[in-house]
Amino acid sequence: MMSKQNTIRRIGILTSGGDAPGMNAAIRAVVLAAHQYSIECIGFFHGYNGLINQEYRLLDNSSVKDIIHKGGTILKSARCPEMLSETGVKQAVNSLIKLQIDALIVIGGDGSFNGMLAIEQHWQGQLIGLPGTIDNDLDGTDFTIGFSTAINTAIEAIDKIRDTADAFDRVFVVELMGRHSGHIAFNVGIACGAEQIISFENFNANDANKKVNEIVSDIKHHQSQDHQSYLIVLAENLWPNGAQSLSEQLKLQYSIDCGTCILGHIQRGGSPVAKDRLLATKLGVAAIEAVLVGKTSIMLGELKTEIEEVTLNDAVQHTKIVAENLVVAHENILALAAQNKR
Ligand SMILES: Nc1ncnc2c1ncn2[C@@H]1O[C@H](COP(=O)(O)OP(=O)(O)O)[C@@H](O)[C@H]1O
Ligand SMILES: O=P(O)(O)OC[C@H]1O[C@](O)(COP(=O)(O)O)[C@@H](O)[C@@H]1O
Repeated sequence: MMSKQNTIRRIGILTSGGDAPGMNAAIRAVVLAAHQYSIECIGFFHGYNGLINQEYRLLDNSSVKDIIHKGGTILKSARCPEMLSETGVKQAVNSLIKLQIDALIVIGGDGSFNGMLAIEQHWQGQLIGLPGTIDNDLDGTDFTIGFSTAINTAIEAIDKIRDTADAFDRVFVVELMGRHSGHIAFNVGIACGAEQIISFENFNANDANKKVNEIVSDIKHHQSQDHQSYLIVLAENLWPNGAQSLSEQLKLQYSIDCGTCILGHIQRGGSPVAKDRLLATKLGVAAIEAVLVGKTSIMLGELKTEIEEVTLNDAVQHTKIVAENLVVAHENILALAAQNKR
């Protein structure tokens, strides 16, 4: 493909949807790589809102100094309902045309990529997506930017909960983020040695009563053997009425001393771990390279250490599912633990 190096003068960049640690590292890489090729970089603020309202600033090398280690995003993020209407999309496109943007780079999740697909209907410029979400639910990349930091944060927190749970031989229900998929719940649950992981992959809300009975008998058995703590890791947006409701049921109906911790947005913050900084940097540089060779309507990801591209259509149509071997590993560990108690 012919190089577009001489025709790309200005690119836009924005972060959209739930912020994720490493978004700043990606912005930095895009800006630094763009400047290598004398491409101007415009940063839009607050996700697609900044595009619609033309709230932006020119990003030069000094704007991205000392941000690689910072959580959040210097461009801010947002959910922008206006993009769900054609009027909103056309306003976004008008801004791109008015500001003479040749390519737009969006760092976000599948919703944000749907935003790019809507823009694609009305705009001739190039569109490149980078996977930025703590949920890790995008196909086409082994990991999304932010996931590794989020699970480390959750693991650190749960290890602390384990200490106090141990001290009281207490049961804890810990609710983790990931509103549609259990990448966080499964990875964190296994890494923390949780006695139960309740997630989209192994639980259906219609079976809640059956599950409670199963948990109660397991807790009773567990505690009669060695009087220990018992951690239930629960994916958000799954149990009927949430973690508090499960905890209350165990307390009120079965007299089980049970605490609740909804870890919440702590999982989205903090300095990105090395893995997220490196992934974000590689993808940011690759985004500029993709723009220079005329690529469009793709998401860039990393699969088995290689940078790969998938179409935005594919990225939004296929949700990455939790690796089956993780689910099986957890089941096997539970089975072994049960055998050892006999
Ligand atoms: N179907 C859609 N069409 C156009 N824009 C969309 C669509 N879905 C989401 N978006 C835009 O992307 C933003 C972020 O999407 P959201 O699903 O909240 O987060 P994420 O990108 O992390 O999945 C939305 O607030 C909206 O501005
Ligand atoms: O902060 P908000 O808007 O309540 O969003 C919470 C949601 O955002 C996330 O942290 C990240 O989701 P997205 O990256 O898909 O936006 C989810 O895990 C969580 O359910």
